[in-house]
Amino acid sequence: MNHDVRTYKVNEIFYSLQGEGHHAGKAAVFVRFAKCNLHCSFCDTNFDEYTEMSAQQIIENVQQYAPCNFVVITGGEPTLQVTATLLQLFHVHGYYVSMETNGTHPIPKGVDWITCSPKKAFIEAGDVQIKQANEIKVVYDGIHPISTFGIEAEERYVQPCDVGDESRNKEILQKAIQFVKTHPQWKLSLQLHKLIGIQ
Ligand SMILES: C[S@@+](CC[C@H](N)C(=O)[O-])C[C@H]1O[C@@H](n2cnc3c(N)ncnc32)[C@H](O)[C@@H]1O
Ligand SMILES: Nc1nc2[nH]cc(C(=O)O)c2c(=O)[nH]1
Ligand code: SF4
Ligand SMILES: [Mg+2]
Repeated sequence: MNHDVRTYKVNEIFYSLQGEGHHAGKAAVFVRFAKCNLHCSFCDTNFDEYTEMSAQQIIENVQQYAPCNFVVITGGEPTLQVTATLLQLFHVHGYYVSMETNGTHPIPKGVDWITCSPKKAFIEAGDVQIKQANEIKVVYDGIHPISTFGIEAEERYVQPCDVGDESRNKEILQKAIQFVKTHPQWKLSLQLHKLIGIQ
């Protein structure tokens, strides 16, 4: 029995395919935590609503999607809430845990794959907390220069920003393709889930 008595503000738990970055195309159970410390103008996620859930309730909800053992912890900003205790519970039940984070807070012990998507506004304030990730995924608006913000990562992705306008998105995509062609150590990350119409 799990002895983590705290509750977590969970926005949604859903079963889909990872649409972005290194694990794109992989079946994944997403656990989206509410709240965020940033307010990116382009954010494509409404993370305000939530249900208070215990660690045990989270794991039982995730287990309904067995045999998938790949969990993507996201948000909002998950590092505001996720604890090593919760991550340990995932591991005890055989899960591989990937985390999507904006890099502004330390990553709790136990994340198997860290995807850091740094945000210019916050980094400029010099508040970035993490120095290393497995992959860095920079959202590109076609205007601001693309940078790793000093974060070390095995893999670098540029992800075209979805600005909600088809023709602008097409322009941004072309610029992202051009960037990858001139910076071949970067790869292109598309939001596959939006292209194929899944959550
Ligand atoms: C909703 S965020 C949640 C996790 C964390 N707060 C972060 O920003 O990495 C998940 C991913 O979606 C990306 N994202 C958010 N809005 C986007 C948009 N309009 N177009 C492309 N990527 C977007 C983020 O950069 C991040 O990589
Ligand atoms: N399919 C799918 N893949 C994703 N990869 C990162 C997501 C996120 O919102 O963190 C996400 C998402 O919202 N849906
Ligand atoms: S940090 Fe992530 S969740 Fe927060 S507003 Fe920016 S993109 Fe959205
Ligand atoms: Mg998303």
